[in-house]
Amino acid sequence: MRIRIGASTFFVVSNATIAKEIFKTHDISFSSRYESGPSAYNIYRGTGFITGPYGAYYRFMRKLCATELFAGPQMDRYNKLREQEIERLLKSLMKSSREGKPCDLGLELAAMANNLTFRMIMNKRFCENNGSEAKRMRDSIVEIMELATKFGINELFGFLNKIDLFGNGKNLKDAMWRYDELIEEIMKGYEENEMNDRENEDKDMMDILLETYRDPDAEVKLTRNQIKHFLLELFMASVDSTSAAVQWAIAELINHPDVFKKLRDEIKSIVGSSRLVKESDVPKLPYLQAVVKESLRLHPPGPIIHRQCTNDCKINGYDIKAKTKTLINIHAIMRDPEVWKEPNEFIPERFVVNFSDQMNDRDDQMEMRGQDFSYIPFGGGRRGCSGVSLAYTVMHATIGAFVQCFDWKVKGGEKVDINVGLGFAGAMAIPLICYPITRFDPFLAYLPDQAF
Ligand code: HEM
Repeated sequence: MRIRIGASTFFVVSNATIAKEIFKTHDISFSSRYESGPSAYNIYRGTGFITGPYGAYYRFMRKLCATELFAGPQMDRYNKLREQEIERLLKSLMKSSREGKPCDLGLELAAMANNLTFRMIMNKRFCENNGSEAKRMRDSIVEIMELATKFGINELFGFLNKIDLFGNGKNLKDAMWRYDELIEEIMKGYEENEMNDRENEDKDMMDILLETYRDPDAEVKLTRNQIKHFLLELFMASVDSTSAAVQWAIAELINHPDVFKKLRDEIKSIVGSSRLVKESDVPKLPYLQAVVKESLRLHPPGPIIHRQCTNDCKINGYDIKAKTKTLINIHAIMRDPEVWKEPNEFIPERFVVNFSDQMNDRDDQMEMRGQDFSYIPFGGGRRGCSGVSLAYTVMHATIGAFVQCFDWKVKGGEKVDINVGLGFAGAMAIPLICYPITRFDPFLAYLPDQAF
């Protein structure tokens, strides 16, 4: 399907067969993105990694992310950080529980995900100032994202896009300069303390970025703006998506008490009643994995993927010209009634291997979905999400702990309203405000009569 918005024409993909052509058959032709949204007011315009074209700079940074942040040894290295941040979050929720106060789950989860991203990149800085810079970073990025969503269609694509009539462009630029000031201060702190000269094991991502920036023989010469833009994009890609994904899962669990109970029983049978569920328990918790998968199917943060075709090609018999902007509607693909039985229902069982009532008489749904591109919450091809293993790890550990430790009561009602709001991350329209009621406190010495 083609749609026109303002002066731009978009090629819109809403089924798995065509998604496969984009992500597999023509992967290389669709491996670029275009700068979407109010890019005219982006002070780092043209230096994007996530929003950038598929070229030498992109490939260099993707490799750096893979080796320094997401590879198996790095994931292991950051295990302690993840445990600490989840424990910090649980303690905050237990405090709300003791005081009988409601909590804004989205804010709590975003703070956790933000700390995690900050610590994976700049852990030394986090430890030195007790997380206060991470908080400033979050505030700055929230401000930028809120301002970026204020633009109307006409300001982005229509006749107003050159004249900033409502001042949205100026406000966005000012907010970006405030981010620039903060990140520059952090980078200077690293440079002044020469932290980056320490032994290899102590290096964090910021050390490596600055080292590459200074190295005249580096494979790719990084600029300061590229580093700043890269970090901004990484925070934007990781924090709100993870927070939204966990919130949606908890919302569905609250609305489906039978699923909630089944999951809690599974955790109890595998983990017991004396300790908190851990990342290493997850392979033995198939129902937890199924709950996470099903929630991502129904509520993918980032429901529309943006790509740009770099050369003329033929897709499903249609000629697609080079530079065509392409939108892949993964929300529609993962609810396609041709593929999914009861597509709008929350049924984690569909992801449990050997589930007797297999959909569409196919015995190998789990495998097939990877092949036929009907299950793509993290996109696909060479530009699929780099943080997928981290995202799954954090989701499993957080949702497992939430179900193990708390009962949840929704403020002002029995059920959670599951409408989608505005914004980049497919977040909930109405913030998830709820009362956590502690059922199991892993920070107390074990008491045999604890309810869990
Ligand atoms: C549940 C959480 C998350 C979801 C659902 C999600 C989903 C996505 C999607 C749909 C894309 C676009 C993929 C495409 O174009 O095919 C993407 C890109 C990306 N995501 Fe995630 N993401 C999540 C968490 C994270 C985290 C935690 C990180 C990093 C810490 C991350 C880093 C990235 C990056 C760097 C890209 C751009 C990849 C590239 O252009 O090569 N994401 N993500």
